[in-house]
Amino acid sequence: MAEPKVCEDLLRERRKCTFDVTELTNLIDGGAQGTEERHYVENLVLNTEGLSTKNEVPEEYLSHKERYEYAVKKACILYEVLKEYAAKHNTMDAFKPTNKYRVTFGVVKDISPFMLHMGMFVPTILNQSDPEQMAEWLPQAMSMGILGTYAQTELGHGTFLRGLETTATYDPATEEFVLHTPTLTAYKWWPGGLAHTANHCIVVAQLYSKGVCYGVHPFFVQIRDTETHMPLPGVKVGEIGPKMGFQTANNGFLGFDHYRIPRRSMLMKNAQILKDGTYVKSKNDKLTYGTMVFVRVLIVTDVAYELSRAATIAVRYSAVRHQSQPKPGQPEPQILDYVTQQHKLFIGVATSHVFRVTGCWLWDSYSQVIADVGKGNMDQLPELHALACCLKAVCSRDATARVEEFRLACGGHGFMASSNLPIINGIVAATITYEGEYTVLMLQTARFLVKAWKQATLGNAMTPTVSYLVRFVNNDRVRWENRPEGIVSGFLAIAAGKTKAACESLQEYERSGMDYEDAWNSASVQLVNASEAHCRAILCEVSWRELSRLAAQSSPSLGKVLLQMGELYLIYWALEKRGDLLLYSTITGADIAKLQARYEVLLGLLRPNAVGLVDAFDIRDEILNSTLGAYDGRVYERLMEEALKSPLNAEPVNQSFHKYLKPLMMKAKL
Ligand SMILES: CCCCCCCCCCCCCCCCCCCCCCCC(=O)SCCNC(=O)CCNC(=O)[C@H](O)C(C)(C)COP(=O)(O)OP(=O)(O)OC[C@H]1O[C@@H](n2cnc3c(N)ncnc32)[C@H](O)[C@@H]1OP(=O)(O)O
Ligand SMILES: Cc1cc2nc3c(=O)[nH]c(=O)nc-3n(C[C@H](O)[C@H](O)[C@H](O)COP(=O)(O)OP(=O)(O)OC[C@H]3O[C@@H](n4cnc5c(N)ncnc54)[C@H](O)[C@@H]3O)c2cc1C
Repeated sequence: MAEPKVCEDLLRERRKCTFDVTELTNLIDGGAQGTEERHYVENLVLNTEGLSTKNEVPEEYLSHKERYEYAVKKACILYEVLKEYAAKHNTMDAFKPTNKYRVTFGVVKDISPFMLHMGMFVPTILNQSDPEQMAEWLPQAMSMGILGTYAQTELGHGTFLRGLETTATYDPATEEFVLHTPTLTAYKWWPGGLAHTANHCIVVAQLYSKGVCYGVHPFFVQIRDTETHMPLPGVKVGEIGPKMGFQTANNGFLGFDHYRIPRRSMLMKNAQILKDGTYVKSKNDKLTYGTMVFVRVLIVTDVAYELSRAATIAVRYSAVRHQSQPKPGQPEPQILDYVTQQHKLFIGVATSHVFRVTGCWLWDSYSQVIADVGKGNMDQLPELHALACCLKAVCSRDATARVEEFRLACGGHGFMASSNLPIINGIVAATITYEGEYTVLMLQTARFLVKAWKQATLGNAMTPTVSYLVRFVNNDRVRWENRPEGIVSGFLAIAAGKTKAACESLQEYERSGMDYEDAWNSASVQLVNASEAHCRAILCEVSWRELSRLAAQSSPSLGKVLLQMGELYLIYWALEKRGDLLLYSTITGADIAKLQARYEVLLGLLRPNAVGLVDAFDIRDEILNSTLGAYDGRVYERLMEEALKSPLNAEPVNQSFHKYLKPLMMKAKL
């Protein structure tokens, strides 16, 4: 059968595009070879028997239990296919922030029950086990001979890791640890895949030896029999129930009743317990938190990808949707022609690029620091932690706001499950909370900023990402320049100004008699604001530098568009933060009016390329899963086709009519 035709609106939009869409796709994939590899993986996966979702009932109509079973079945077939491909590649390469493995969304719309296995169980083994442990566990984990997750959060404690209650008490007589859940609040709660998928997990517990508590440490723990999958004696495990999203992630709870595991189950790359119970300290106790830093780094490119999916849906829909009649007698225009609609959409497209390039820069910094840590040099760990915290926090929160804006831009149809925007919304919203909650992570960055400010005022040497503070110690109003570099300087001045203000408040509260912790709490709104400003300055500075670099390497037509997106991001935020700029730079009302005018010009310049820009994300229909965003733009046909799949439409009259509605109506007639 011939493929249905692409709708006229999208054909016209594609003809308007001023740059080579494939060139941008290649740039996003890190080169033409990256695109080729991704296409290869996508074809491999989506052409595999049992993986295509084409003729299946949409997941949303399945019961909670069926949906989980469906996701497990698909994840298993998918793994087999990806294994063959990944076997040819270096293990860590599989974890690089590329779009190759996002093909999973073409198989299960929501989160895979294996996400934590690949996302945290394997990385923790890789980063925290000693060579002998790695040789034993890694091959089993990579081949799915064992199925794992990362069990850290408890019912009563998620953020405050030092407050975790699960205990691992060393017994030198048997050379075992005794894992125990002393209270209801000590139950592990949340880990993905823990409920009915995993048979092993990394358990983070308070280590006790010779009556001394040495704080939280990771342990490799078997929780289910590998043959029968029954929970092992002493283990209580189950599912936590339906959530706002993440329906197929299989989040679980876990408790231990004096459950014994061998001494060598403690991951011993950093700290160790010797046979007699002697504790050998890690070079840095925060290395235990290493997997979280790794995931926080990945989340930045992850949310950039989710934004690109939501953008593709909303922009294509806006090109197809016609509404209202601003000029009497004229046809209804595409909603994409409304400047307010462009304002909703284009910042989201630009933000996806900003987060992707900043995320890649962060990944490179992470790789560098971790290589140094491997050589025993921990000097850059605090800066990496501060950077990963604020970027994870701000990018996840901004991305969620942008996805919601994309949903609103699709009007009523954006509320349909078949648009896929609700599932994307759930996936992105979760990132604000998991792997460190927004405010908590912002306050971690604030700790670093407060120390950095002190160093700056003392005239001491500064680490790279905070060296800008020095420029503002004695002069906090920067001279305004109406160009991208000037905007970046403005954001650096805001960050320095807010850091200074927060530090002064902190000191003021202390001077008023408060102890440091209470003073910190009192100043914490300002401290979070300072972190946000610092992060925004980094996003502006790094993305403008990276997009300019990429523009210089691209064809002139694409280079121009990359710079337009970089500039749009800068101006959007300059306008959002105009009050701060008035405080911390010499910007005037007239400058702000010029910025507003330039913003409107940029929207106009990007308008002809809107569809080309989202086509360049190159997200196949099977991965997009959206009635509103498909490549051919057959929005109304797809909405009707999907509506007809509702089980309620299988019969003209539902039994509830006879059971309830008719009796109700009959009563009214009496
Ligand atoms: C072969 C086949 C293969 C085929 C397939 C291939 C496919 C491959 C696909 C691969 C895809 C990979 C995809 C990956 C995607 C991953 C998705 C994963 C999804 C995850 C889901 C969610 C998981 C979770 O949520 S896990 C739980 C997370 N929990 C948290 O984040 C808790 C947050 N709390 C904390 O981090 C801490 O408690 C904290 C930091 C708030 C406070 O800690 P603490 O109280 O101990 O410290 P403080 O006293 O406040 O500070 C002390 C001091 O330490 C510094 N510090 C703190 N943390 C760190 C750190 N991490 N690193 C360095 N330093 C740290 C802190 O700054 C302080 O320093 P000072 O100098 O004293 O100021
Ligand atoms: C979808 C999803 C998947 C997850 N997967 C996993 C997993 O696989 N493994 C795992 O171990 N965990 C997992 N988690 C748990 C997750 O990591 C925690 O929920 C997260 O770290 C937040 O901790 P919390 O729930 O204790 O929040 P809380 O810390 O209780 O936060 C509640 C509120 O208190 C505020 N607050 C807390 N402490 C402070 C402070 N010091 N200063 C100021 N404000 C504060 C927060 O800002 C927030 O507003 C998952 C969570 C979700 C939602």
